[in-house]
Amino acid sequence: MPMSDKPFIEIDHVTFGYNSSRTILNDVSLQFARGKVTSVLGGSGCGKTTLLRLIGGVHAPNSGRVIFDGETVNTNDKAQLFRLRRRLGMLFQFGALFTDLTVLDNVAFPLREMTDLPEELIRNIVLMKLNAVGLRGAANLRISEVSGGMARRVALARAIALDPELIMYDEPFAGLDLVSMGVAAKLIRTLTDVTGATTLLISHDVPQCMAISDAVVLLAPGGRIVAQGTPAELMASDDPETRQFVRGEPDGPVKFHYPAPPLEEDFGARASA
Ligand SMILES: Nc1ncnc2c1ncn2[C@@H]1O[C@H](COP(=O)(O)OP(=O)(O)OP(=O)(O)O)[C@@H](O)[C@H]1O
Repeated sequence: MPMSDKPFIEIDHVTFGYNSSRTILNDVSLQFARGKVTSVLGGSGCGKTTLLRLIGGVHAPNSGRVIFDGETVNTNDKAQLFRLRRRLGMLFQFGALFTDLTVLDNVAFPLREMTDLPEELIRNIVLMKLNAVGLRGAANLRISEVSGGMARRVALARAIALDPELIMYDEPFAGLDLVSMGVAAKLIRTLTDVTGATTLLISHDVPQCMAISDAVVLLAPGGRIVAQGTPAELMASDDPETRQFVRGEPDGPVKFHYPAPPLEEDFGARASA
């Protein structure tokens, strides 16, 4: 198949646990298409962030392979990791910005760290990135002076500072109000379309992900893949587990209540009362 049809990221029969007593991902195989937005949805603790760490080469799988644009990621090969990470932009949960620095200095940070570009050029690149997220006018504000939604957009500008081919977003909508959430979602879509970057999104926010993704993967504990497909395919699914997830139905195969003893036992009421 031509190079452009090959997935940008391939997770090939990956099994991983942080320690030998518990497997987090069990024989997971996934593909992330080049230039597309793919969302990975799933409840807390099912291994979404772990998946991003494996792609970034933070941890090595116990078995299986992570393939980054045709190259198998080898966490022992520092030169390869440096090269691959240079092609990767990451937006962490809650931004992880330097609150005492200005918006401009935050976005300039990866450019100053990773390149030898002259300061004047860095400034121009930063202003272009800030323009893309609508914040050129806020360049000289400190992070402590901007709103949560603006801070998230600064983090976005920083994630795209080095023109990454792969952008990974960890919970980009967490803690945002609905309007800021919509703005962030639309931006992620636009940035993907404009830059052609492969975009990977992990989130709990089903509606936002459905609205902007080309493909969606539903993960369950153990990294079990419940369903994958286009948002329309998932919305139309008649599989009960998928329906419960994408429609946010409170009860279905995944129960609302964590298993508990009967109410009367916990509250001391007798069945005859
Ligand atoms: N560094 C670590 N060492 C040991 N266990 C970890 C580590 N990081 C995560 N875990 C465990 O691995 C499991 C999966 O965590 P992970 O963060 O990948 O889940 P997640 O799907 O991203 O969850 P959330 O949506 O809550 O962020 C969890 O049970 C977590 O406690």
